[in-house]
Amino acid sequence: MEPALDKEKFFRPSYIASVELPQRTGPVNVEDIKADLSDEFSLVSSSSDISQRSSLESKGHIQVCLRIRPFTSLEKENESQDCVSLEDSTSIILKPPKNSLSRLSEKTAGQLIQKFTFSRVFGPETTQEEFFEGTMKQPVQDFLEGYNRLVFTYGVTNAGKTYTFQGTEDDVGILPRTMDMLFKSIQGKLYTAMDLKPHRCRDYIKLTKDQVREETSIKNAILRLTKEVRGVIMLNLQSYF
Ligand SMILES: Nc1ncnc2c1ncn2[C@@H]1O[C@H](COP(=O)(O)OP(=O)(O)OP(=O)(O)O)[C@@H](O)[C@H]1O
Repeated sequence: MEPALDKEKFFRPSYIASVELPQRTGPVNVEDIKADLSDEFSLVSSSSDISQRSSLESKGHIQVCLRIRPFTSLEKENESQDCVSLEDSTSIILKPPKNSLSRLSEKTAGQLIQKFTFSRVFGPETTQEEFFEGTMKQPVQDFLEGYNRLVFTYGVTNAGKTYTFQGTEDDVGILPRTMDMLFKSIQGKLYTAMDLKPHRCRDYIKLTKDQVREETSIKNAILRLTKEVRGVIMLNLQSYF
């Protein structure tokens, strides 16, 4: 049986390798850099023909989602104030706390009200499942099709990063849900023969029968050696008592 490596399907695009660096002709101002980068990114998308299958391509290379957590019981007891209000599914309004308003002029207080826009905003009532469906499911699907995806949480202490990533035993977060999706997707597709060997960092080679025998005897020799070494350590430990 041939190894199930379909190079085209499992192509992971390398953005760095595929972009030709432009020659620098003189001083560059920030606006030029912005223009250059957007040019390069559109060049990468069209040259690697990945646009139609990737969720991120249609929405931009980076997605920033905001999750607003509910107040904890302690915060409720302390009558914490709600300073964030959801405007729609992509934006929020941030207001200064009420007790700070008395110290501010009307004009300054007005200036402190700010609007922020994200790829998507998830309100305090969002369940772990809804959050996973709305943020992670597509990137995990993309990963299974051979694309690299990076996901991280960012926020001040107590913002809810651990809850979102790890979750609780009763209501798990995006990491266990991702693992579950990955393992379910490989069920029944495992290659059980022991004749593949990692080669360089992300390739592998199929061994001939002789090579399989050679590998097995090397592994057995290493196993014997570790057992002997463990025996020596045990003896040394015993000699201290
Ligand atoms: N979506 C949520 N629903 C209910 N409770 C939440 C939610 N998000 C966070 N919490 C609760 O808020 C508190 C702070 O969350 P968490 O510990 O995840 O914050 P954190 O950002 O990881 O903090 P730190 O950076 O200090 O580790 C915890 O008590 C957690 O259970």
